[in-house]
Amino acid sequence: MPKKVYIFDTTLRDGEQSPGVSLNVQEKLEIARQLERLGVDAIEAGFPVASKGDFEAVKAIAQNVRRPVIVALARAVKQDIDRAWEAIKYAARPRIHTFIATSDIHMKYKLKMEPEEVLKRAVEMVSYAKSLCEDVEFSPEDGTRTRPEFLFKVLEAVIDAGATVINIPDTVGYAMPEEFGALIRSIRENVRNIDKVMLSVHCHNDLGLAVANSLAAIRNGAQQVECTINGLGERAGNAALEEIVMAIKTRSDYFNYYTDIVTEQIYRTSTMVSHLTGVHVQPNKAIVGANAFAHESGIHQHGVLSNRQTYEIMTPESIGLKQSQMVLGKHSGRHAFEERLKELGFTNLMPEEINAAFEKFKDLADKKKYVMDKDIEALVNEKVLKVPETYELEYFHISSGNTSIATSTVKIRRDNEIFEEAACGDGPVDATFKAIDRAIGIEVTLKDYYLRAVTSGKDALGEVTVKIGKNGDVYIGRGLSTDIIEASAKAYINAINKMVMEQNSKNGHNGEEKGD
Ligand SMILES: CC(=O)SCCNC(=O)CCNC(=O)[C@H](O)C(C)(C)COP(=O)(O)OP(=O)(O)OC[C@H]1O[C@@H](n2cnc3c(N)ncnc32)[C@H](O)[C@@H]1OP(=O)(O)O
Ligand SMILES: CC(C)C(=O)C(=O)O
Ligand SMILES: [Mg+2]
Repeated sequence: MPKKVYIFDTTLRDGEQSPGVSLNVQEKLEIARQLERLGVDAIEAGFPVASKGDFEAVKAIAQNVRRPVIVALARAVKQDIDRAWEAIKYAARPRIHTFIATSDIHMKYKLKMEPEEVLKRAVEMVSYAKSLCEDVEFSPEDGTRTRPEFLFKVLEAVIDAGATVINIPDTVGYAMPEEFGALIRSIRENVRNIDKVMLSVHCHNDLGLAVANSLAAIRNGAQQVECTINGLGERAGNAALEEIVMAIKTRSDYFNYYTDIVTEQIYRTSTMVSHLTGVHVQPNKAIVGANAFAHESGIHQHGVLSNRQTYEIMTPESIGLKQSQMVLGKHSGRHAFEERLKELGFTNLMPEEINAAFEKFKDLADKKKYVMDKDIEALVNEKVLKVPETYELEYFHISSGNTSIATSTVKIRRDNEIFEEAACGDGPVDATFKAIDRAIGIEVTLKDYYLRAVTSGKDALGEVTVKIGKNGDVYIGRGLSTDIIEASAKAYINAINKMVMEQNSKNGHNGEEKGD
């Protein structure tokens, strides 16, 4: 039978110890309500002696969030414990969590106490907390750097004094997974009455091992893990709740454990915590990062389109995301591109049209980080509504500035002929249009010019629409590029090509403008 792992969330206590994070009462209450929806077993709501605000937040959570155990932290100091109890006594299931450091370095330099004094204080304060609250958790701070014999002695004594939960912190993220697993096993084997209490772990991520250490501990007898949303916490943070939970769920074949977490609430909780704390989630963060369910490369996209399990070991729906994302970029392939065309409603394109659009897409993706749906629509529409390219822009160069006259040089191809001209103008667009007029040997009137960004961002595609007039007729041209001068030149030449096409069909010949 799979065994339950209890999830103790300390986002509102250790998570709030992240530099720069400070949550007010309302924000803490909002997160606590979401943690309840997420299904955590315990919420460490704060450190009531730390400030009046934290006291009020813990009290409000104790009064309003009824299902999980509500925990308040206290040093092994009577005043801290009184304050903690004062805040959580309203809870349906209150717990006092008291701690004191047991490693030689912490006892000597920080507490300035002898080990025997620390032992005595731990016992006294657990007894005192027990006199107020039935459920008392004790943590030997810096447990992983504590001499094992002393650790066992302290743990036995606090269990005798009434502790109900023994939590082993890897306070400075020093442990290695096998080593930490062995420590938990040795506690199970050497501490009298350890089986009468819940054994918990609390891992920090200084070496990036908080989740690995927590999982190793579970496999060696830990029943509760302390963790935070998005891995928030002191320094490099704590073990990330979402990673532990999804590892246990995804690899149930390996762990044979389960949690009561409603995993579909993970994403919502992560975004709420990120929003309220102001700590952004890195895009490549496991489970909740923006890229965790996004595929950009063609080989992966092809695999996922055929069967999601080729590249997805868990479903986006399982963490509350609607669907995985196919990001179209320079590594994407034809399968994903064609699929996106279908989604965008381009269901009846000819193979040549798809090919042409795919080539354009690859060119664009070389210039642009993300190719948006609107970019694709614009590319396809440009191709589908294509006119014969009598004249093609080969090259352009502009020189422009706020203190100099804009000049533009263009090179234009018509079949095997190349026409190159330069012109000055009132700004780079005007100079470029004049240079094109000269190169093609045509005179048209620019009637309208319109520029818009097709997509957002600094590297957005610019779409230029121009109207040119000749002999009372008007021709509209469009051009697209991440460079607005290039988009302008393309739009202008596109309009000229339409004019040439119409004149040719009127005259019934293959008319040539240049040199006519
Ligand atoms: C590993 C962890 O995450 S532990 C939790 C860390 N979180 C925090 O510290 C956040 C909240 N802390 C605070 O608001 C303050 O530090 C307070 C209110 C707890 C104490 O503030 P101050 O009285 O100004 O003391 P200060 O923080 O400067 O120093 C800590 C004192 O507590 C003592 N102390 C530290 N841990 C413990 C402990 N577990 N049990 C008993 N005493 C302790 C230190 O030896 C030091 O004592 P001293 O003042 O006699 O030298
Ligand atoms: C208070 C304790 C459990 C702690 O946060 C730590 O040791 O990291
Ligand atoms: Mg901690």
